[in-house]
Amino acid sequence: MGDVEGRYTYKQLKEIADFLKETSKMEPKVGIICGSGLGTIADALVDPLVINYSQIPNFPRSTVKGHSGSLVFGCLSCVPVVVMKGRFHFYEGYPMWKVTMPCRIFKLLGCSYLFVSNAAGSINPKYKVGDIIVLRDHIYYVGLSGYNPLRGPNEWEFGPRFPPTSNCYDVDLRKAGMRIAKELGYEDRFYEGVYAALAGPSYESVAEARMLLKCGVDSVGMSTIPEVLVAVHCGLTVFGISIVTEEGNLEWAVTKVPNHLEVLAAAQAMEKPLREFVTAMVKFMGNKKPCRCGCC
Ligand SMILES: O=P(O)(O)O[C@@H]1C[C@H](O)[C@@H](CO)O1
Ligand SMILES: Nc1nc2[nH]cnc2c(=O)[nH]1
Repeated sequence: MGDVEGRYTYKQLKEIADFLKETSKMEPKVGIICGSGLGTIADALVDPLVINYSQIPNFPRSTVKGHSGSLVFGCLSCVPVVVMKGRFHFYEGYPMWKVTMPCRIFKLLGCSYLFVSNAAGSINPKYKVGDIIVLRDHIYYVGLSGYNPLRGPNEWEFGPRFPPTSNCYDVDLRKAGMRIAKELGYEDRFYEGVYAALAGPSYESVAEARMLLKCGVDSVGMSTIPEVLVAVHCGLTVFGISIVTEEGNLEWAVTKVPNHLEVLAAAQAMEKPLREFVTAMVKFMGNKKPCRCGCC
């Protein structure tokens, strides 16, 4: 599969993290990955420091419109964060270890949390453009066909050989997310659901969309799950959302098909609610005790 050779060593990842620590002089608590068109999340940061991917030794480059290609360090609700404006996708030609390396960098920078977002198509007909799905679980079709980012020799510095994935999306954070959405007055557009990742770059066919619906999928995209698996492997606590930017085609007699410019426009239209929501969630993460036993 050619997806294991040339992987970053622990030493190389540490060098990248050390460079970022030295440049930013910050120890972020939350790493945020912006989905397509969602990079404006970084505009909410206080005292932002922008580091372009091209300035970072050994860092991949963004190639997709709507993913500008920089890390932004700063504070949100007085919590130090690092925002990744521009994720890497498998369909760009990157191997999974490159797609997911930023999560290991987040860990080495000192983050406890990963907040991951994506632009997605809805599969569940209940969900409309502008709805936000808090991820409860996922189906990783790309991984089921062998492209798991953890394939290859295990990196014991980061985590175990066989990590469980029954609780990838932290239950306390999911509950907090739904509560915060309500407090902000957005309860009519927030739901919990299951995200599926296909390899892309082609959007799903009608038959594939119908299969996904039968499998219990609510939203579909081309990212996120590999990052989540690597984050869970190295002990980050994960919160994820899909922003519905397209409504899935479940009937063959359709005239409207997905297109990336529409995805970006729909994502941009969500700027205000998303910014408010991310700010409140990060505040919650900043105040949360690092405890997962249910006592707090
Ligand atoms: O990076 P995300 O998953 O948010 O972007 C989605 C998947 C493709 O990159 C693109 C298709 O329009 O949007
Ligand atoms: N697979 C897929 N990815 C998306 N990303 C944004 N919208 C979509 C979509 O409709 N389908």
